[in-house]
Amino acid sequence: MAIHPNSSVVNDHPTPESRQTANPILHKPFNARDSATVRFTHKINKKYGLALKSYEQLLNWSTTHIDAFWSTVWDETGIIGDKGQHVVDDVQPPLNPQWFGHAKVNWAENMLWCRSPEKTALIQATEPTPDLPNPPLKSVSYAQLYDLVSGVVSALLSLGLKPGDRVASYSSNCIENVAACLAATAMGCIWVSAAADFAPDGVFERFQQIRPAVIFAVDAVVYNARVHPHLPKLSTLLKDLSDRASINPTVVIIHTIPQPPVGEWSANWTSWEHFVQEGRVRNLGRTETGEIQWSRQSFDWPLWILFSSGTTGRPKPIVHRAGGMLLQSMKELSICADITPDDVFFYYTTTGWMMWNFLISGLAVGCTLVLYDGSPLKDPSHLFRLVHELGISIFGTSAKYIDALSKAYKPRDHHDLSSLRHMYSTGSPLAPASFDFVYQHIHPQILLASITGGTDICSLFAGVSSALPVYRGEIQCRMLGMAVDSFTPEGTPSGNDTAGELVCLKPFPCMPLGFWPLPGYGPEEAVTAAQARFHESYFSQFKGVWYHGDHVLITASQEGNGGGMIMLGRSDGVLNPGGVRFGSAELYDVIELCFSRSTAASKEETVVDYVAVGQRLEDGDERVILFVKLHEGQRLSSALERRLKEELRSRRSPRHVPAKIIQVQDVPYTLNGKRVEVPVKKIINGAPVSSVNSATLQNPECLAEYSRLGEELRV
Ligand SMILES: CC(=O)CC(=O)O
Repeated sequence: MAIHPNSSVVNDHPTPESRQTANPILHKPFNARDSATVRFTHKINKKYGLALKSYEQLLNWSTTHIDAFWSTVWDETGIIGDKGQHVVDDVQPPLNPQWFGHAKVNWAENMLWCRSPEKTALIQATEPTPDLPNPPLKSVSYAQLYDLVSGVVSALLSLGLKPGDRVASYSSNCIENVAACLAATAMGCIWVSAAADFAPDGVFERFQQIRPAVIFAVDAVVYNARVHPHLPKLSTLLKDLSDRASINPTVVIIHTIPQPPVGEWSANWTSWEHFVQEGRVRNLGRTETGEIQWSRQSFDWPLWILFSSGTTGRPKPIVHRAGGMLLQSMKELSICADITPDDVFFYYTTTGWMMWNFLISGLAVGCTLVLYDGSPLKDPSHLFRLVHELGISIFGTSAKYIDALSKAYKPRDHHDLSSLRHMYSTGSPLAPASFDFVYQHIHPQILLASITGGTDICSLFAGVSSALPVYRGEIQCRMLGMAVDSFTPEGTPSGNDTAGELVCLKPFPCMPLGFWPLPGYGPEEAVTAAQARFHESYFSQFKGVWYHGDHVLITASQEGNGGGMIMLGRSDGVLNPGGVRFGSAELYDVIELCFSRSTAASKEETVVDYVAVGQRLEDGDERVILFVKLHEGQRLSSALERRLKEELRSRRSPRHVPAKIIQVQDVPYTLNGKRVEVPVKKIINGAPVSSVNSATLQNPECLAEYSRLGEELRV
């Protein structure tokens, strides 16, 4: 299999002149002058007596006048709440300033401003199965969603929940899950979600850290045309939470299939219907006029916790602020992407990926959202039938999906896709050939935006603008208000058309509050450790700027876009196959549990040491290679390889199964005993052994073997 050029070769990227041929324009805005961005620019010009003319000028102004910019975003997008006078103090990262220090706001209130019984808020679609070849669509209007949320708020209040308590979900992408999130956040609780396809061990690692008071879970999920019971996984999780962490949450079960499996139901669980009904009867959390009693809190109030797994330790519990999420999504969706209440917005995502949060923030625009549970590709025509049937205008997905689709199906030959306006892709870099496929075989005129940001900011650093053209293979622009640049390893700007590290030079309102536990939510040592880990993750690489861990190239400005962006992969040891990001630690834990010297069944089944890295592929995706060291004289048998894969699949997920498992003589370590992944990754992707600083390693001689294996893997 051919390999994507490694990052040292990427410096040979086309010059701005040659890029005119290499990266032609594939889409131009129909009426840029009427775009939300241009209307916003006029407002800024008028308010501040400026004459900004291009996106580039607006971007520069927005990142040098962050207080004026974000204050105007609040006003122009009609945020509901009290804004107050303060916006942000003039400090640099790593100081994480307070934003809108006098504001009072509630995220869910802003999601449910539309109360219309005529306007559809959510449509839930499911993958067909042989038993249900035409699964019925479920939908709720904004009025019905409001009513549902109000019932859940009352039920949660009757359990005694209060602001700051955690409410978790281990669910599929359904209407009830959105309502539960809105209800929890309406009353100031903190939302935490794990996708139903996560194995219980992984969910335990997450929920153990945040100690939820309530868990919403589905009874089954549909994937690959099959119904998979979910209650056994839930039972394992609950047992672990109770036995190992003394956590005994209230459990609410959402029925997703007509006949729930018998025999697994615990008497302690409540059904969703009963829970909501009880809530309605109690009628708590309503004002005298029948309004939901929104818990308006500070702008920096914790909204939800997202997990990102790194190379070491447990998954990082990233806490996002309510006001920051709100303001950022309003800017992204209403101003930059120009999504309006007339749009029908779909994103293919599980509930454990930040794109779910991105999608449901679309409620604040008042448009219709489409939720989907199932495989997107088992029947590749299914999602495009939905596009036609539901009039989907904004279609979000991953680069991996577009690549796989291009090998299987040509949607335009079979469907009327005239409703489509935008298509978004994320998770991994969108290969130039995928741009061609979308324009040739999906729609010739849509805005195709490759977007990037991630769990750490639960939003975008670079992505979409309806006012700008799309260049083949490039992200359109850096997002307004985000002072994104690329740095050399020495911490200086790398300049245009040269690869570097993605950094953000100025504070932004969706910068996370920190890692859990926040001060006041846990013992002092745990809070201090979380703060140190947060600092280490984002601010230790370069002084005074946010380091994101993505290797990127910012192109020279064209047509006033201020420079597009090309993603070159992760800079650290985080694995990202098919756009699903996880830490190598998630693989290592399973190896330790089942194959270590103390846990393996026999010497033949023992993995003495290991290291997992991502290898870049030609299409911009990456595959995971797991290197294992065995006892002297042992050979990696197919039986051991199969067992490793089985354990990783069942204890983690199918996505955690490495593409290759290869035996090595040794695994490199730093002088202070840390297993090193980044040098192995570099070498596997083609960098010479001499590019690694061998003085920092205990056993640099072992790298030669990785170099040889890398050559073989790249053939
Ligand atoms: C927007 C993103 O960057 C999504 C992701 O890849 O996690």
